Amino acid sequence: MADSKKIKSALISVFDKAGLEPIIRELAKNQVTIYSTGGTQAFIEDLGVNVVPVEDLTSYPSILGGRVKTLHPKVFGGILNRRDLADDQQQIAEYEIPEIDLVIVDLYPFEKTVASGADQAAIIEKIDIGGISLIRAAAKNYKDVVIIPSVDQYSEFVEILEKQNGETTLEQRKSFARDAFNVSSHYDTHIFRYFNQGEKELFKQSIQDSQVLRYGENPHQKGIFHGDMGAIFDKLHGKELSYNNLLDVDAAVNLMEEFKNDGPTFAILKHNNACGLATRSSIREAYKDALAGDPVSAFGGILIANTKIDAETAGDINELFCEVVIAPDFEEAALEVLKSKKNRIILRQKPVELPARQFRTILNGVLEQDKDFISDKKEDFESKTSSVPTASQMEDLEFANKLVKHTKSNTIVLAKNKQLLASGTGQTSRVDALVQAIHKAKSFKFDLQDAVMASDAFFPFPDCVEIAGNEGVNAVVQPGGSIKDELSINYCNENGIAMVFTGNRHFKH
Ligand SMILES: NC(=O)c1ncn([C@@H]2O[C@H](COP(=O)(O)O)[C@@H](O)[C@H]2O)c1NC=O
Repeated sequence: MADSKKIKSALISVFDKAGLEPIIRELAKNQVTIYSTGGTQAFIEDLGVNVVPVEDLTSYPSILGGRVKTLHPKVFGGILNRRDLADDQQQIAEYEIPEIDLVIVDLYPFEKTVASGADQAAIIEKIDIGGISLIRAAAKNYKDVVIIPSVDQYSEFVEILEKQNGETTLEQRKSFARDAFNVSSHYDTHIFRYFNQGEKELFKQSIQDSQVLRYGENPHQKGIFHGDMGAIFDKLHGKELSYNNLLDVDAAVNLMEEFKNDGPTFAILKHNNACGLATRSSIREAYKDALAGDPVSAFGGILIANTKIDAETAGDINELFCEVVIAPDFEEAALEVLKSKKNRIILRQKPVELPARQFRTILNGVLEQDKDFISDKKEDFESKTSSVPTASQMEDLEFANKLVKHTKSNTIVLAKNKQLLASGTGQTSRVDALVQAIHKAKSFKFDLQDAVMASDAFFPFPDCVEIAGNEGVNAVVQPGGSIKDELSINYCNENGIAMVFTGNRHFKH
């Protein structure tokens, strides 16, 4: 190949020595001169392969506890000289700088050290200086030099060495250089984030895992998920998650987080909103009553439970066509039943915390905010009417208010006996949301007498309490805060409806 180059010399300096042996063996087979740093040198010597200590090149020992070992013109001159530039060649001859054709580096594990909870001094020592400089230098000079910037490139590189007798093409060297700048930019992003601790409002994220999806929201849109699903779920069965599945899974997991300390709770979601939700004494009952909320919308839905799914519940679920089933665990027999549908996606959710910040693109930038962490408790509800909710109404108000927070605005949730009767979702007016909810509840033959109503934001006028009161709703939870709150309160007082304020608006757009 015209642009192939034979590797004649290499500098190897790796923190983690695992996986290095096959490369060393290939390089030895090709009579490559190997330069190396302390620990790596010892590892190579133990393999019985000749290695030149980098100190022989630099005529300096490793100093300052290893902070300076490869940072030397003889090393960087050997990497950065342009093989086709006469001036560079004249200078490296003058200063007796040997050429270095290959650099293999594995950086100090900065991210892992931070995650381990190590103290600041230990973390600072894990900021690699020499290694990152070697990576940048070799990647910059990819026309002449091969850079292997992490263990992730080892197997590809060994294959090239074997197949191409120790030669690499320009295209291969450029591809490794791209990987190198990915490694170095990811590394520096994490160092920045450690130093910044959110003080400077800069958007700097680096996510290494990504998954190309079948398509985006629609088949003509390309879709990619940047993240690591494996950190949150064990995927036990089923087809690839789609873009829309992922949005629903996100909505489902965040909704169920709200019920993690409650009794057995089951939710069914469609288009990011719950169409069924119930808390019962068993997960099977919870599933049945969640499904009863809207058995029509449940078709093709995303199902989530807050407790282990047993075989009987799985048998019931199996009668429904659903895309995804999520639970903290499944009985073996339940899995067997659920796996009977080839495409059904089964996710076992791991007990890990989700990130505290949310991002979304808008216009030519990114919006960032804290997650809505406020989970209103019934003990904190402020009663605003002469009639106060009964104990069971309080339970229902808390239940409905948890759901309202996870439903698209404007929304109204109607609930009774810890079961979602119906909601109005994503409406441009609150009255529309209520009318939609009433219509839906009635269409599934729910009796709204003694139901409760939750609203994600205040009522600007008393119209909602009037309409709901006429249907039999007799307890209401809302944030409050309208200049016309009194009108809604007065209506409730005149009609024996209990109303409580949370003080917290829960818009979700
Ligand atoms: N300071 C330097 O000149 C330097 N040169 C290479 N390193 C790092 O030293 C590590 C390898 O050290 P050893 O071969 O001694 O185990 C690698 O992670 C490499 O990225 C250095 N250490 C940190 O900056």
